[in-house]
Amino acid sequence: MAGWSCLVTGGGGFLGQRIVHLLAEEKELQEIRVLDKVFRPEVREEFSKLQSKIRLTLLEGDILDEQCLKEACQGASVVIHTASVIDVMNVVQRETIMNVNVRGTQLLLETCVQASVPVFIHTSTIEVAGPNSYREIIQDGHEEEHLETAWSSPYPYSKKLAEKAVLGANGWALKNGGTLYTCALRPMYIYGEGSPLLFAHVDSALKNNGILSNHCKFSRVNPVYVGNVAWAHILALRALRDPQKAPTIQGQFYYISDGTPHQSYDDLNYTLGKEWGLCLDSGMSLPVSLKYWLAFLLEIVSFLLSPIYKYRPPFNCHLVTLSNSVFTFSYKKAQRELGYEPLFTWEEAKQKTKEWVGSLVKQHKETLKTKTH
Ligand SMILES: NC(=O)c1ccc[n+]([C@@H]2O[C@H](COP(=O)([O-])OP(=O)(O)OC[C@H]3O[C@@H](n4cnc5c(N)ncnc54)[C@H](O)[C@@H]3O)[C@@H](O)[C@H]2O)c1
Repeated sequence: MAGWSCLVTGGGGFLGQRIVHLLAEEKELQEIRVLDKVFRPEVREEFSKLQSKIRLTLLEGDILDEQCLKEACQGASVVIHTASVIDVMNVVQRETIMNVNVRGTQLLLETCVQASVPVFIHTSTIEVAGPNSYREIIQDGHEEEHLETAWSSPYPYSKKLAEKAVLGANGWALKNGGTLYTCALRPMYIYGEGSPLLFAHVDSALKNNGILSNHCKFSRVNPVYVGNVAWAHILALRALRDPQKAPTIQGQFYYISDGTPHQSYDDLNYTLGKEWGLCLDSGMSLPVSLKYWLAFLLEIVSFLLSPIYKYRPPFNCHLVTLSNSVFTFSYKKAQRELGYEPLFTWEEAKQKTKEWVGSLVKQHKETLKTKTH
């Protein structure tokens, strides 16, 4: 294959960075362009190390800025679209989430047509499939079930619309007469070094005498390690660029999980933190049904107050469902069609993530020490 180039949107983020690192190893890749709204100094430093290996261009800009997208897509052979606003707590305004996640994806697809970029890989999420009710049990779910979230909460709703836009764009005619081919990956909850969600859990535990919250006790999920999700993206792009494999993959979506044991979110946090003295809250937790109705009441109060006061409940029905459902998925279709096999075993993923959690705990202790001196 002749020299090619790849644009990674959201490439400064948790998953995006890992994709960029793996891309740097790809054969005949001439340039990686990384588009992100902001690059933190440590991310810039990390990328500067890669620059001796490959031409890496950092583009700081907004996915909603059409001029910026045009510049980013010009001459690219592949787009990997990971940029997104992730928000399950309803902290970010609905309009912002819809704009970035849906409008941003549509703009990017349109720009690909204008710039004649033939391959588009979209990072979707398990949340486009549900869970819709904590009473419903989905174990080892698969693509043929065609599950779809019924929530109107901005994150799952926007990701559902974005994925539909991407898969609907498969087969679009490009300006140069070629064809656009797309596919979407639906990772489970992603853990690993640098995870913003895991950071938030550990950080709040450290501020609470090392006690991890137990809000997700009744969940049973199969989280996936970040290195494996990044690897699935590389395999998807290789497959879509391979004329023999591409016809099977075009317009398809794939669940991405790995060998991480099925467990609750709480147990995962505990496994990753216990070595550093973090422990699970042993206090009573309300039955899920009661929590759900409480969340429902709080949402009504928030709605009634909305004309005069912006009240954000500490939890909502969607969050209670998400964090207390049995919702696991198999990666067999990705294995069959993309040749996906996890790069990292559970033991390796656990070890690497534990070490990172340990570094957060150490940092916290040092900060406390300097404060008391
Ligand atoms: N973290 C998870 O558990 C998880 C699970 C399933 C799917 N995903 C999906 O994976 C993708 C990456 O998520 P992540 O966990 O790396 O999160 P992240 O927040 O670390 O990465 C998202 C990146 O998108 C960038 N971004 C946001 N708005 C932008 C804008 N307007 N213009 C340009 N860039 C913008 C952010 O700056 C960030 O670097 C997302 O699409 C997310 O929906 C994440």
